[in-house]
Amino acid sequence: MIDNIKILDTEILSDNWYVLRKITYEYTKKDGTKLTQSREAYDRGNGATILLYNKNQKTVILTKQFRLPTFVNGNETGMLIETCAGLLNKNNPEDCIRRETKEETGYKITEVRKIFEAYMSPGSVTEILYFFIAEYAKEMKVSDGGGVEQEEENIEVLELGISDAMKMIENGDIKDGKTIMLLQYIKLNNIL
Ligand SMILES: Nc1nc2c(ncn2[C@@H]2O[C@H](COP(=O)(O)OP(=O)(O)O[C@H]3O[C@H](CO)[C@@H](O)[C@H](O)[C@@H]3O)[C@@H](O)[C@H]2O)c(=O)[nH]1
Ligand SMILES: [Mg+2]
Repeated sequence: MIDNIKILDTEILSDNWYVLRKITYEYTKKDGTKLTQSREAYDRGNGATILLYNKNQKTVILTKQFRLPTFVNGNETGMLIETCAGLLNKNNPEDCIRRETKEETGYKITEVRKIFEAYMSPGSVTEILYFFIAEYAKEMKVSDGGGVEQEEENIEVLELGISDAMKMIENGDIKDGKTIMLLQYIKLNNIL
């Protein structure tokens, strides 16, 4: 039972697509003194992401799409190379990632392995992200992928050699946190 944090007030600053709250809380320090703080927290739910890999070919499947927040912060084209990912929308992480993999990459995978979970931006975003890996093969390709039409996702599917993908981290062509974490996991554990 956590008794050193007491929520005093929650104010909704924005409730448009996702929710931005300003939360005021009382924090009791180890020496017993109390501190009142306010922090904003952006709640867009939780998510899951996956790196698809093929051992024989030594390749991985990545996606490329326009990410507006990067465009307004120095990413000239706004295009970002990422592992397939999606929001849970009340699904459990495993079901979510199977569904997203089919929608975004066109691969119908069966076995997935959860490797870890991580808060990706803990100072401001509530989200926890569940990380998976899975093997893929040509026979599992059932559609073009590209994302859901109604959501206008326009996702390009990339198949890259693992050594090329690793070089792209070094030269800045891959600049997405979850993608770097998954590629490094695959290398560190000698999976590819
Ligand atoms: N209209 C509108 N649509 C939005 C808005 N924000 C997001 N969307 C749409 O909501 C859909 C969400 O698609 P998902 O595939 O479920 O999520 P994601 O954006 O890929 O998010 C994944 O990657 C993120 C970045 O790493 C992760 O943060 C997240 O957890 C998840 O794994 C996309 O079509 C996106 O354009 C918005 O403010 N307005
Ligand atoms: Mg997505």
